[in-house]
Amino acid sequence: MKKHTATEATPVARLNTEQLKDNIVRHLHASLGTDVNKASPQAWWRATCAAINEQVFDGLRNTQRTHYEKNTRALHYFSLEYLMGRLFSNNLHNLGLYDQARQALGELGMNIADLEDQEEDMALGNGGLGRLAACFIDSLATLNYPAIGYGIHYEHGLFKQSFQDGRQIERPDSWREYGNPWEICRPESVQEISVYGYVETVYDLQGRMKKVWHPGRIIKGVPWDIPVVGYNGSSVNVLRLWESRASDFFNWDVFNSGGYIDAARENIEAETISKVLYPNDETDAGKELRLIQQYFFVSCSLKDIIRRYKRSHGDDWSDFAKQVVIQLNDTHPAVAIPELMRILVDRAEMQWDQAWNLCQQVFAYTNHTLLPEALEKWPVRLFEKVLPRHIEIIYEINRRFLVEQVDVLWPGDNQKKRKLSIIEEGHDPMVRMGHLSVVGSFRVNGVAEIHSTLVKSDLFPEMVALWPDKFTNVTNGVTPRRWLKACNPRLSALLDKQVGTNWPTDLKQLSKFAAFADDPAIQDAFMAIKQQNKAELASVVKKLTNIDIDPHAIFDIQIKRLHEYKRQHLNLLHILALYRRILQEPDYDMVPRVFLFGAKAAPGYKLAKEIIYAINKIADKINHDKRVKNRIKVVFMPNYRVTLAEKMIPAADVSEQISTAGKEASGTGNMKLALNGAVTVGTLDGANIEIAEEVGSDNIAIFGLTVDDVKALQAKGYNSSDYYYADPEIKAILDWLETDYFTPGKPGELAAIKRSLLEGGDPYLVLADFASYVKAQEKIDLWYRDKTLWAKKAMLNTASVGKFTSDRSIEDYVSRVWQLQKCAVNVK
Ligand SMILES: NC(=O)[C@H]1O[C@H](CO)[C@@H](O)[C@H](O)[C@H]1O
Repeated sequence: MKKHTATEATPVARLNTEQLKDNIVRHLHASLGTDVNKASPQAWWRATCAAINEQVFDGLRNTQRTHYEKNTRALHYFSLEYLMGRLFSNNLHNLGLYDQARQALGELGMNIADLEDQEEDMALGNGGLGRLAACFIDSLATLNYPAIGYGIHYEHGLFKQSFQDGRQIERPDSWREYGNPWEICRPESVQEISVYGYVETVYDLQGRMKKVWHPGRIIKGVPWDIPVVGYNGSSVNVLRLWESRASDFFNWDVFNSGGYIDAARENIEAETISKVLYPNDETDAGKELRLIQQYFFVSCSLKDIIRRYKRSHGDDWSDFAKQVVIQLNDTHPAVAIPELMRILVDRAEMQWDQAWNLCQQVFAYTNHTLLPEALEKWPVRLFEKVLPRHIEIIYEINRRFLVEQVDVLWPGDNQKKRKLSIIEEGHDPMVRMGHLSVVGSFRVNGVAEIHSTLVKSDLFPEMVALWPDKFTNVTNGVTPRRWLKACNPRLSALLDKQVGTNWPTDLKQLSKFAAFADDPAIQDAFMAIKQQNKAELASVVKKLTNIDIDPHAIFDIQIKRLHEYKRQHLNLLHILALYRRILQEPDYDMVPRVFLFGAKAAPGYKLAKEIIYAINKIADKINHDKRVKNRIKVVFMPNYRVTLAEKMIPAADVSEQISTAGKEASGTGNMKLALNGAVTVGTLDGANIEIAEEVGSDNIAIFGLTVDDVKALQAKGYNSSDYYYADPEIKAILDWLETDYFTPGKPGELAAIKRSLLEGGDPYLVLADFASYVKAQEKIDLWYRDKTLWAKKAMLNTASVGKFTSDRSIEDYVSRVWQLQKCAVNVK
């Protein structure tokens, strides 16, 4: 019997198909009270989830017991977003039960794909930042690191998107309307948090000053645990999400005095906190409810961590920083810093210096953007209203920072103080959450090499001067379990054959696939898989949009949130240029190409919604224009989300990563698409630079201004009209947008884009990069004509991006930030 090493988990006995069949039928009967011959697909799905959960809960129990027995140091990931997608197939793959389940269900007359479609996406995030959190907790469990993800149990996730006459329509996302089989309520760990009220200064018998916060409202935090199943039967960690409720459900006194509405009001207001995810990506909401959301989940989470710590340490805080490390996923949870100070100083009566020292050993902060509008700042007056004690603590943190740090390095330099102060002075003073996060953390990282460099050089240069070792980089990654193994089974099977089966947990193994890049048989197998995936996507496109697309055309995909800096409108201008060339030269020679878009715009982001409208209107015109002869098709997939990404990414030939250099901190879609054999058209921005380093300049089409070029052009003074007047193609296509060609009878309906690029000054340099973008696309067209050349490039992308597994990111965080020990789970 093979003896298992300390870091290697004792493998869990895998169920076989027969046992799984029995368990599913047993749950149909016992958990759902129905029968095989009348059960709905929804019932089959829930019964199968229940059967899977037996394994999941075993792992959870063993993991939690092992961590408790070994008193492990653990990572606590604080994130306002977790873009999880569906868990059914993910949990089956990670438990190594997918094939058994497909077999078992097949023998019971059910198609596993139909059951997968019963599940709503758990879309508790906006985009990259939320999805990164989901990939990270998958890797933490797979690598056997003790970790807990903390967040909010939103009743409504990111809105559902549909199109009406080409315009985005938002509808609420009631993802758990009929209950979510992957969550467990933990009433035994309910927490209560305070908001509003006032602070009283009192003196104790020894004359020591104490601060007493008299809250205006108490909110209850109810935790829901979602088990996070590691791959290969390793750890099962927890994602703990907090739901808000009124502390005491019903105020009978108010009710009996006839104030029914008032009695219920408390409850309704309390529930609004975890009601809905703010749908803004990269913009600071600045709303009171958003601040309360941030405080609610960090306060519940800190109290939960301290409750667990005290179980084995009582009031001895000396091991707290050894046991606990907290990663702040952007500034959204930064209020955790003054909250821990409040708990240590006001509740545990710790001396300020000791408490501050502890804080700075516990918190680490990840920055995800340089966009000024995304850097959170809260009005001091809002803090005074919602968190009166915390603003006092922030003032004290700031006072000591300016005196003990800033004034030491820059004595008497008030300008430096104004720039570095956590408080931004002015008629409406603001709390700079980025500054607070840096001052209160022992480590600060960006999410790609170029981004981390810009965080140091452009965002926090003085902070770097104060704490040079505090700043580091951890390039993002994606979990290969969801983004290759589960979403692209055909390619996974080929890779298993060519490079062995360890690549899901050792993605660097993919580099062995490069050896086959010139092998005609493997090239054919690889491209045949791509073709099958494209045919499959074509039927999804037909079902969702009723547009027919040819799987033999180039599938050119741009999937990400709609934002000007991601430049979906640059992609659209290229499409217009091609369309115009075809109209001018009916025999214009190009490889047929299908341009596929997937993107949600924040409901309040007007220009983003105009870009969606323009893409849809232009798509409609081109797709129905016989003169195009199917050389171009444009498709905007509605309701882009994780599950749709899993269907689109395996079918991609071309990956559009065309942001203005210096704006996309990293990107992660770029990694997923390259991993699935797409060739990137991209700028030297974010992780595109590292992808280019890994795949080699022959296997990527880089174009456009670099970060330094952008800075130089802006310093010199960028005038977009120069490009408009200098390039007749640009002029023609922009002028086209002012006509009613794409919006018959409604001239100028699409002019908002032209206005933003001319009068609006084209802040993201779309026109400056247009010509080189078109060149890069011509290169793609040329490459694709040579099937063996293309197959080689596509295969080398898959083979060369092993670096971008989130397992590598996690190991980087462990060595540069968290100092965690792997903990093999003992199975009992
Ligand atoms: N809001 C985001 O998605 C941000 O975080 C992601 C994860 O770090 C980054 O990849 C992305 O470039 C950035 O804009």
